[in-house]
Amino acid sequence: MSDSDILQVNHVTKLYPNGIKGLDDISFNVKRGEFIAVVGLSGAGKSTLFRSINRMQDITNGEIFINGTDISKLKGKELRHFRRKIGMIFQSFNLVNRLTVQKNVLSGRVGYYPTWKTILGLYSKEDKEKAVRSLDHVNMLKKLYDRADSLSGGQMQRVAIARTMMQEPDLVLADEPVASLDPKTSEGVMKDLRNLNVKDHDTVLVNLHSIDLALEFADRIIGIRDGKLVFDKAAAQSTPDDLKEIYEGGNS
Ligand SMILES: Nc1ncnc2c1ncn2[C@@H]1O[C@H](COP(=O)(O)OP(=O)(O)OP(=O)(O)O)[C@@H](O)[C@H]1O
Repeated sequence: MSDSDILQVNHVTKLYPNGIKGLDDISFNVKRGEFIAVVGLSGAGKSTLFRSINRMQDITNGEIFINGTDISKLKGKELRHFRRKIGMIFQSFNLVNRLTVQKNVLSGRVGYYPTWKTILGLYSKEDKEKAVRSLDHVNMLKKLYDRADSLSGGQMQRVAIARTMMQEPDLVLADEPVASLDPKTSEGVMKDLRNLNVKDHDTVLVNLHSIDLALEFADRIIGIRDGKLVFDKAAAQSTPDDLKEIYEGGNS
């Protein structure tokens, strides 16, 4: 692992209790600041990969290092500290509907406060200012005091991106962030995600169904089929034809 690597996935296998291999001896490294699209058919193992990287589930074999730390060894407080540095963005946005945009964005800081303070909404002035800046970044400042459930899908995802910025994450995992959005809105959300990477220098891994979006926005494309890594190339050197190998059977 070189100093510039933030993530190292080393011969990782995930065997589910029903005998299905969600991941099958998968290895790759990610450099700090990279924007990587992970693509593959439904059931290929993309979500399993993300759940393994953020320790939502344990792997069966192999190792995952983040910033040089073997994450399988983390427990209790160390695990909580690790999690607050992993930004998660979901297809379903995961905002709290009845709360304002401001409160949703501030909740990105919960890992940095004792629980009682977050329940009472006692966030620092610095964090409130940071929330304003984060919302400004994604062009959502005008909605600061609106309820989350009054927003469109694209606006909700922008707020989720602003919430992730609040975490000052080492690594952002975006799991199908545009799957429920129309093509035009998807482009806008992908631009905001890319900005997170360019302006904040965050490392971003994004699961995508759309090859076009992967080619347009990612630095590098990783393809998974049947839990195995079948493609790993710079986007600039990949063509739609190349990417067929991710979707068509092979002998592997
Ligand atoms: N909790 C589980 N128990 C058993 N099998 C599972 C579990 N989660 C996923 N799998 C299986 O592991 C394989 C990989 O699933 P995964 O959800 O990681 O794929 P995916 O590429 O994210 O698919 P999608 O694009 O549909 O979300 C699939 O065969 C799936 O059925």
